[in-house]
Amino acid sequence: MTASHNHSTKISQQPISSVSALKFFGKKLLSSNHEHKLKKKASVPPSFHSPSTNKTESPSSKLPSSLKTSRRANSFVHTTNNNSSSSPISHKILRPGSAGISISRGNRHSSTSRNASNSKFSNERMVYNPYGVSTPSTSLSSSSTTTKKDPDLGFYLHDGDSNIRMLPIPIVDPNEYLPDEIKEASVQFSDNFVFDDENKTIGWGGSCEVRKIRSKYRKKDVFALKKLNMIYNETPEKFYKRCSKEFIIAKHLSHHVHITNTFLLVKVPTTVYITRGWGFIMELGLRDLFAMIQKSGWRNVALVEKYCIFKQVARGVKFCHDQGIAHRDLKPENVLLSPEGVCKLTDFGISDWYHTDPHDLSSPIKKCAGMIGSPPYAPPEVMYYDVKKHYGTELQQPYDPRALDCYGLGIILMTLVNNVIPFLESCSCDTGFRDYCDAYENFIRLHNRGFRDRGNHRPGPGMEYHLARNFKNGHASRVAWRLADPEASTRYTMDDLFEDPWFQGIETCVDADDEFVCKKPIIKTTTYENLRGFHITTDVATTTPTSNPFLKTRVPIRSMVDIAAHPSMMAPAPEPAPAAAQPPPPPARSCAGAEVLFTVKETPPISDETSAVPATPAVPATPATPKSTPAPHRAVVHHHLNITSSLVTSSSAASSQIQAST
Ligand SMILES: Nc1ncnc2c1ncn2[C@@H]1O[C@H](COP(=O)(O)OP(=O)(O)OP(=O)(O)O)[C@@H](O)[C@H]1O
Repeated sequence: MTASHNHSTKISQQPISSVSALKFFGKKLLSSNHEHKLKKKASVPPSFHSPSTNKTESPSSKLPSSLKTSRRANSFVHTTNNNSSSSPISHKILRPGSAGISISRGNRHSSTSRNASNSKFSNERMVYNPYGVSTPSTSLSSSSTTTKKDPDLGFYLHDGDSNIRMLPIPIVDPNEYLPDEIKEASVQFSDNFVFDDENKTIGWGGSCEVRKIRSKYRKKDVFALKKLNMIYNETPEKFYKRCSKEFIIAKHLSHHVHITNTFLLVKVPTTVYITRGWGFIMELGLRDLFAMIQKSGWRNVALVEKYCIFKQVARGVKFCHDQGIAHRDLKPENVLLSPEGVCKLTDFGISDWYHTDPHDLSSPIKKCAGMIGSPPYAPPEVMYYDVKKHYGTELQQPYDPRALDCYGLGIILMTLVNNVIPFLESCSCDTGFRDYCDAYENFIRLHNRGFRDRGNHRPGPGMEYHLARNFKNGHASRVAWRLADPEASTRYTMDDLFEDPWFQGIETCVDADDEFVCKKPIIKTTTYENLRGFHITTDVATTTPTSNPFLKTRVPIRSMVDIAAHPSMMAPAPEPAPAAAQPPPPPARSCAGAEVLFTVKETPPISDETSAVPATPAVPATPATPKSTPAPHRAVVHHHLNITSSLVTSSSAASSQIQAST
């Protein structure tokens, strides 16, 4: 993608292929200011994350009343300072940045204020560089050691054509970075999974590549491997912390029908197709919402169906917030559709706990500072941190990350209905955004003075407003505009949204209280290294009566004599009861509940040619794993996946773009 794509255009007058900045701008932002404080501290449990700029609720920043600029600036370098100045907000005419820089999908970075006090990386910059060029500041860090003086070996290890930086060996055991309760029995990808024969990339981001994989023991069980890559200037240590934090959050949320399930964090070996590193084993999504919107047939999708999708996404966001987590990068690319058409949030790469004490949901809200998210979906209070926009620092006020999510939801709703993003970025240099702000104020002044009042459910803007007319319903436009209120302090909260009568009335084809049942991967084998470097492969099921051997029974390291004598580790097993006398296994539980990573009882019999490990004894055949979305007696049936046309067949692999409305 080039910067030349990066212009706003009239929606209906431009061919989709020529425009679209939705994908282009739908990137995570990169923080790369010298003042930037990297605030990730990923490998520790939530309680160790320091509070961010722990301000109490402060008035959110006002939009400048004079929003006069020329063309927008196409910049993606953003300050992430923790400026918490309390100086009065000035209304100033802003100068657009100058340099147009194209970025790839993954130019990402979060910048939060949570590490203000304790990050040892506080002065480091984290910049994505698709070419993997090293910088002098890079430090050697293999495994969990960091030696600042030496060059990082990773900079000399590239992945052929793709120039992806490789982690130095040995790859660190993920369990070193995971809290006890989610430590894993098996951390080697190849112990239990194989790549799909097609070996195609089904999606990618700035720091990952997603591939279809299969269970080694039951080939029809497909999953996604999100292979994580180091980003530019990132030390291995930072990589491990960043990825383990994303995993911990994703895993914590993986028990809701509208969240993409993340099962395991594994070590991935180098193969012909992929470089070594870490990866997530995830529920496989069919495609993302962005790919759906790109299809020409999307325009013909009924509004009720679009609203259904919106409500599902909103439920996913509500669930995250209820768990004390803000997603912070909501956009259609981060909503996956399951094979049944259920919308599921994904990509928690810049998500964060938003309470000062993550374990105490009644503790104060932890505000953020800095540029995070993706420009079309990031609210003005976040865009103030974009260094290229040259906003006054007095505008850069700590903001509530939940309001960021609400704004993103509003823009997603507008995008679903209008088939395009409403504007490229919510800053004064974007004419589309300025028009929207003017329209917002006009509507309040002329039509609904109480529009921003809590509990006011009078209809929102109608046909005369460009970004409202396609809703064909003043109540729907109310919800979209209230969520995407440029003013953070009056913006709809998630509570407001769920109390809104129009929102409540949206019929969905998935019930919020649907039992969430997911097909978990079969984990049978674990290979680990003992202190002397031996690789010992063993059968997880025979050694782990519980879900996680680290919790109760550690897998014993066996002597070679013992292995020779009892290769299958079955010898000491207690005398089995007669099969007929055994009670049937308990029904498979969903992923909800107490973090049961591996339910041995769910392990089906090894069925076929792919078996590499002896079957677990005394495990009766289980019924076929239920589909992830039960859909019997549904009052409403939608066919979200049956969207005609095929401008794009794969999700983020697509390079075409959707234009922005102006
Ligand atoms: N479990 C999955 N199943 C199918 N496709 C997936 C899955 N996870 C991710 N993808 C695809 O890969 C894309 C990139 O994934 P993701 O957003 O998690 O990576 P990322 O590096 O965080 O991306 P970015 O930072 O650029 O937003 C998604 O937009 C989606 O299209």
